[in-house]
Amino acid sequence: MSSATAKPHKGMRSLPLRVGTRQSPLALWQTRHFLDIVSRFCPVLRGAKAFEEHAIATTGDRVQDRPLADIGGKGLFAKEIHEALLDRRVDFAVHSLKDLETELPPGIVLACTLKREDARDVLVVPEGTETGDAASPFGCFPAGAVIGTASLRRQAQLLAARPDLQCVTIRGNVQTRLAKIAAGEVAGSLLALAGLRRLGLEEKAAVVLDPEAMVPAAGQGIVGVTVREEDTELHELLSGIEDREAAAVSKAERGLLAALDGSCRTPIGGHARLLPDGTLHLTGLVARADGSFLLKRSVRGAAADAARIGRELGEELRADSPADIFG
Ligand SMILES: NCc1[nH]cc(CCC(=O)O)c1CC(=O)O
Repeated sequence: MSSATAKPHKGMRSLPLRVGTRQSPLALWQTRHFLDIVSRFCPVLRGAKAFEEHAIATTGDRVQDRPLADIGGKGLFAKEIHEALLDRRVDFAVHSLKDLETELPPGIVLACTLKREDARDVLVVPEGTETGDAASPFGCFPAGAVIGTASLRRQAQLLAARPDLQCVTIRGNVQTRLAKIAAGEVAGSLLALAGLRRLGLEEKAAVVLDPEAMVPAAGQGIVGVTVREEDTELHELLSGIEDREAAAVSKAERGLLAALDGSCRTPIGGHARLLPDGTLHLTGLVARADGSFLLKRSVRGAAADAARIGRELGEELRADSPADIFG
């Protein structure tokens, strides 16, 4: 991207701009990656004094012993960051899009999405475990093996394929979870490839799962940046680094999620991609956490209609699911 296309920012507020982020190593990596992109785009924002990082502990970070669904509510990884934004303690905030609720608090908007890292989930197993291939990725586990995951979406899809397996909650940041797997606390776990890759830990992935067989979370692998709605200056600047493909696929996936309007206990998956001819392909999934019900459907349409395609598929899946799924 040429810096000549960046808007001049002579009259802009005083620096540093304060960026809100979670404290995990992955969140900090993503925040620095984003700041690197902005400063390359906007020459005024080069140099050590342009930004100030505000690492904020969120409810999702603090409560480590329970599945997120048991804490209740959505947006557990963003609440305190939204508050900092609305209180003007930070000017903008960097999120993993998949942890960002579809309906943001009044006054906060999603200003841009960055180019997607791989959206797929991977299987991680303790060293020495023989794994199968991508065609039967869970074939390596003996009957009754214990798999650690805190994600009902991953649990539901795993149990639908292998009802004999047991799922237990493992939480914590990526490194914590890898340590628990290495220690043999569980026979295996499922993680986002994006997180591993960003942390330089891709070699921990034993098998990369086909996104049609293990449908990823809406927004997985995409970094999103929020600002105050009234801050049109910053919003405009950030729009300049929007990745158009990420914007289209995230609109489809988040449209799907919004229309499904599941509770935090509803396993939901959404994965969109642009096909070589430019059309958008979206797969949506709704399931019961124990894997006893699983509905998956795919649609195609114009990328310009991404949000509508997502909403319509979400409404369709909802209409065709038993009522208890959304209870
Ligand atoms: N829920 C935690 C979380 N939020 C974002 C990522 C990975 C990075 C991404 O999806 O962009 C992860 C870790 C994981 O699910 O393995």
